[in-house]
Order: sequence, then structure tokens, then C-alpha cells
Amino acid sequence: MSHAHHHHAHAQHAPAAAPRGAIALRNLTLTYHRHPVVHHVSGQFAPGELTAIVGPNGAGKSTLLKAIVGLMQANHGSVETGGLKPHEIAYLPQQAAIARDFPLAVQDVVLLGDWHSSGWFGRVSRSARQRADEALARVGLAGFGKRPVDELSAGQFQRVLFARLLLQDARVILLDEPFTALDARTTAELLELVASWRREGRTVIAVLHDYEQVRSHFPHTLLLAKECIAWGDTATVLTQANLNRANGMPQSWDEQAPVCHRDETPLPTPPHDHAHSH
Ligand SMILES: Nc1ncnc2c1ncn2[C@@H]1O[C@H](COP(=O)(O)OP(=O)(O)OP(=O)(O)O)[C@@H](O)[C@H]1O
Repeated sequence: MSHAHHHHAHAQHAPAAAPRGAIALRNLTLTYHRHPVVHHVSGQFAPGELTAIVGPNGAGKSTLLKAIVGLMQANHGSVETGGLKPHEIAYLPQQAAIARDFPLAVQDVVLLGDWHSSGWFGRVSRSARQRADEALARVGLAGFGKRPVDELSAGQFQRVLFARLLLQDARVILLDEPFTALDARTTAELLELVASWRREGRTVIAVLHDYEQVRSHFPHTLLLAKECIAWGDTATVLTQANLNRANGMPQSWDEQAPVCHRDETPLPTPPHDHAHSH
């Protein structure tokens, strides 16, 4: 890496900044309507590694990904992204959260991964189109470029979204339940793609529910149940004792869940939030 980077205006960060490609959580608390769903979590996602986030339904896993990608503000503590630019963090939401009843061709959806270089209204270069075709071939959809996305199966559409991730070429890739509702073959092929991202030195963080899949493909695991139950080598995290502890945590959607009093600086209630917490 060039020394010129050290003189760049954006290169100034806190002394304890995470290394490039590393995402660090510092005493992170995330709340909805002042009820914490992620509570005082600290740690660092290993750079250039595959980390699974596991935990029961409602544990705050999706919320944590949203905070890392900047879709949600920390109420307390922070997410340190080590000087990465926003487009260097790719995010694949849960498929249920993605509308695909829009009249776009497969190739155009893949090209959305390249918007930071082409601009939303910029002309799509020939080379970008070529890279989109190559990405489609890598996910097993060669020749699908002109098909409308609303005619694809769920598995085919997830392949398209992985092709879009390939085009985005991000340093950090966040995946929210990427293999849910996919058949064994599609899952295996997309897992192979994830393994290739690891070989390329990318940081991958994936929310998953299949412990066997995590054990065989993800060396690191964060076990989350609102609080961090365990975070480290998958084998040491996914013990029965830890899983029992995680499953015994009260559901964070509990309306009676206490507002956090450890946070000294309560944020004002946002104007659009008309919910009465208590
Ligand atoms: N937009 C929202 N407004 C209010 N509460 C929310 C919102 N989104 C999520 N929550 C609540 O925050 C908690 C954490 O939700 P989150 O989706 O992060 O959990 P998760 O671990 O990803 O769960 P799952 O495994 O079921 O996908 C839940 O109790 C949920 O009800």
C-alpha cells in the first residue's frame, strides 16, 4: 500500500483504529424505541476471515449488520470500520426484504453492484457489461443477462445478488441468511464463492442458522443473544453450554424489556417515533 494514503484527508482516525478490512465494535448498543436489541457488544471481526453470526430469532443479528453498513446509528458505543469507504462494505439483506417484482433485466441488477464507479445515471461501460456477464457465469447463470428478474426462482435470484456482490468487489461483505430457502446444490456453489472471497483476503460476516454449515465453513463465530455470549474460534464458541445460554436469554422484543440505564447519555426520541416505551 502506498505511503501517500497516510497523507490523505480521510486517513485520520482514532489511534486504536481497526486495521483495513477489520470491523470493530466498541461497547455497541443498538435500540429500537429505546429498547436495546444489541447490548454493550465489543470485539473485532477478524480481517480477511469468515465469521458467522448465530443466535436465536430476535437476537439482534440483522440489526447488527445494519449498524455495520451504516443503516442504523449506534445509541451507545460505536462501529469502527477502519477507514473503509461506504462502497467497500457490501451488504446482502435477507431475501425476504428485497422486492424483486420490478421490471429489470438480470444484467441490470448485477450492474447495480458497479454504481459507485459508473454513477447511478452514468453510461454503463462495455467493460462493466463484460464483467457483469463474467460474474453471472461465475454464479452459474451464464446467458441469463436479458431475463427479467421477476421471472427467476428464489435460488436463481440469490445467485444474481451474489453476482452483484462480485461486481461490487468490496473489502468487507455482509450476508444476512444468504442460504435460507436455497437447495443443497445452490448453497454449496455459493459457499464455494464465499470460500474464494476468503482466499482473496476479503472479510465476510454472515448471519446463519445452520450450525453444521457454520462448523464446516466458517472459522470464526459470534454467538449473539442481544449480548455477546461468545466470540472467537467456531469450535470454542458453538458449545452446548454456550448455545443453552444463548437460547435462555429473554427475547429482546419483549415489551417489558428494560430500557438500558447503563448508557449515561440517552438520545432524544426521534420525531417520527410516536411509540410510548413505558
Ligand atoms: N424496525 C424495527 N422496529 C422495531 N423493532 C425492530 C425493528 N427491527 C427489528 N426489531 C426488533 O429488534 C429485535 C432484533 O431483531 P433482528 O432482526 O435484529 O433479530 P435477528 O437476530 O436478525 O432475528 P432472526 O433470526 O429472527 O432474523 C427483535 O426483537 C425485533 O422485533
